[in-house]
Amino acid sequence: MVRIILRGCNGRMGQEITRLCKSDGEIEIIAGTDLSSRFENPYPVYDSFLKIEEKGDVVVDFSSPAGLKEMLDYCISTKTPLVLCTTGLSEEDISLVKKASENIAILRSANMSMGINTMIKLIKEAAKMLGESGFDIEIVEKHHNQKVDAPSGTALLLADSMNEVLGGEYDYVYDRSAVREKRNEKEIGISAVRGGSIVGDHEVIFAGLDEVIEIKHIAYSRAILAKGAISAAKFIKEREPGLYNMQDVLASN
Ligand SMILES: NC(=O)C1=CN([C@@H]2O[C@H](COP(=O)(O)OP(=O)(O)OC[C@H]3O[C@@H](n4cnc5c(N)ncnc54)[C@H](OP(=O)(O)O)[C@@H]3O)[C@@H](O)[C@H]2O)C=CC1
Ligand SMILES: O=C(O)C1=N[C@H](C(=O)O)C[C@H](O)C1
Repeated sequence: MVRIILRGCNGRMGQEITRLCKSDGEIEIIAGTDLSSRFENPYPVYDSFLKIEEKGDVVVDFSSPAGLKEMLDYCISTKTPLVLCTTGLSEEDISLVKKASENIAILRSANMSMGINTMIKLIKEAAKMLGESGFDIEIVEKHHNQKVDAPSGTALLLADSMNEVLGGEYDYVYDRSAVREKRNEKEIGISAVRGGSIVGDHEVIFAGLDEVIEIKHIAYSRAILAKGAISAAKFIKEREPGLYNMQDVLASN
């Protein structure tokens, strides 16, 4: 049994995880934290980590970058591994996470779905072949109108994974309206669309001379993301300190 503390338990993802955990005999939410109290939950909910009385096996976080340090301090002082799913982290936040992972196991991923994590392998392979052959790379992501960060963490994850196999030589261009020059061949354009209830679409476009390859993932529900987070919590429970990602979870199955 994995006993989790769920940060952001009253959000869209927090409630999806709460729903799925009810029918999973291997995982139990023992406490949640949230700024709002808009839902009744079968576990106590606190507005701060400082008030949590229970000791959990893993903290799962789907909330906001605000208060990240308080959560990391809690995880370090209680030696609790962390599954960090929140996106929109700053460079400074990411440094804090790396530092904390010297003391505890942290699994950080901007996308917990099996589909996106499989797509990462495909686009790395494609980028190696097509990037070197002069194909331009663009990413288009679409999300619901309540999302606060742009571009999505997943779009950045996709860009980083391709850039890694391309020797880290590519710059990211987010807003072409500010640029009055032709596109550079060593850039990845990233465009964000926001509207309605779109759960999350990510498309990588490899555009060459007279031919285009598009690799696209569409999330039709948040269940795919919640399931991945639950698998990640089970995976991270007994791990040594360090930084892990969803590729590690997939490789362990
Ligand atoms: N890695 C992945 O696969 C995925 C990541 N995400 C990311 O997870 C995050 C949450 O997404 P989503 O559930 O849609 O967002 P929501 O806004 O629906 O939920 C976030 C919840 O966290 C609460 N919250 C905000 N700050 C804190 C804090 N400091 N401590 C405790 N609770 C807090 C919010 O309260 P209030 O509303 O009162 O502010 C809200 O209830 C986003 O960063 C999103 O990008 C989302 C889906 C998948
Ligand atoms: O905020 C969301 O909803 C999502 N956020 C993640 C991201 O920023 O990539 C993952 C998913 O696409 C949904």
